[in-house]
Amino acid sequence: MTRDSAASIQTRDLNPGKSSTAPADVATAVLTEAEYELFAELGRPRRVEAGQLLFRRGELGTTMFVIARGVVDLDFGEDLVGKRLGPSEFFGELGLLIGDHVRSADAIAASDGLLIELRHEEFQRLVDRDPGLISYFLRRAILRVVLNEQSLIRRLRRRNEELQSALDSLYAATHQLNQTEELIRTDDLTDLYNRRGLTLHLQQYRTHATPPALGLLLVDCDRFKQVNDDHGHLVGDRVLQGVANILRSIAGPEDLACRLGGDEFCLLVVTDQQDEVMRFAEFIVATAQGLMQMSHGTPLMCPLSVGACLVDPAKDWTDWYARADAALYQAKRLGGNRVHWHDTELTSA
Ligand SMILES: Nc1nc2c(ncn2[C@@H]2O[C@H](COP(=O)(O)OP(=O)(O)OP(=O)(O)O)[C@@H](O)[C@H]2O)c(=O)[nH]1
Repeated sequence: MTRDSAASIQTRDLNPGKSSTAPADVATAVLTEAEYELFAELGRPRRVEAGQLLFRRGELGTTMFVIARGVVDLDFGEDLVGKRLGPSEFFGELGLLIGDHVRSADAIAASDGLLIELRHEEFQRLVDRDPGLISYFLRRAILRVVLNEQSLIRRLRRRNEELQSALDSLYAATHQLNQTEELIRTDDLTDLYNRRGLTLHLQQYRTHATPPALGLLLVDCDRFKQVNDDHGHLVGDRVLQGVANILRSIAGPEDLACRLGGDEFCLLVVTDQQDEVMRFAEFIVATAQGLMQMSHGTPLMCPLSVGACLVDPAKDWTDWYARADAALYQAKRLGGNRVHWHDTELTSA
């Protein structure tokens, strides 16, 4: 044994209030007098300096330490609560009992001090020297490991519950956000896309490497003001909802039906065929006519005018709208209740 002999480690800082015969508290790492004396006698003294690393989490350990003087910090990592141990307390006991045990914490000297180091190979000597004492120490050490495990499991379970509830809040917030986004791009009265929805749809359209060819139908109610004036706003609202239903019923999954505002609607259809666009347009006008014939007294519908065209994917909405609006203007000028095709070639538009 070195200068730090058994005699010098007997001069440890005693734990106040601890009787030499009292059994140790299983929940703490404080040794009884008898245990301390046995470990001091068979272990090797080791001086440590403040800040010195004794072992790292994850390393294999084969030693147990008892603190004779000073303090040692155990850091279990992440957000687990660390421990500060003082005189007569032990740590790293599984290294002594099992040998090659993976350390669950970093152990760092928090002050200059003196430790007693006991290696796995010395375990048998300890047992031979005082089997009763070591058996009691073993029971305590195992109980302490179990208590630590249980407290860890409780903490992890609590953490898990917190994470689960954070996840639930996140799902709820995402759901709310989706609903809000839906509301922002939807027209209240008709549930069709509104202008904001159209803008978002066009932004999405522009992200395609090769945007598909589109037909545009601009749909406007004829003399709609008269419906409001003669039958009131609620009836007018029902008529606008009727127009929306016609557009919704013919729009495919890639198409977009939108209320631009007031009594003006549009339908964007994915096609490069004039015939197909015209079929959509004529169906809209004819369906409105059919609904008007079914109205008795209170109108279900009013006549509709449609301006139709194919659009140039390379140009913007303003250009597309101008073409369809010019056609719509002609439809209105000819008395409404009809479709007019924008007959200028796309290339010369
Ligand atoms: N009921 C109802 N009326 C609306 C709504 N939004 C706009 N309007 C009315 O729609 C009418 C549109 O009038 P105009 O733009 O003159 O259209 P119009 O009467 O159809 O005339 P033409 O298009 O030339 O045939 C206005 O009287 C608006 O007050 C709405 O949400 N509900």
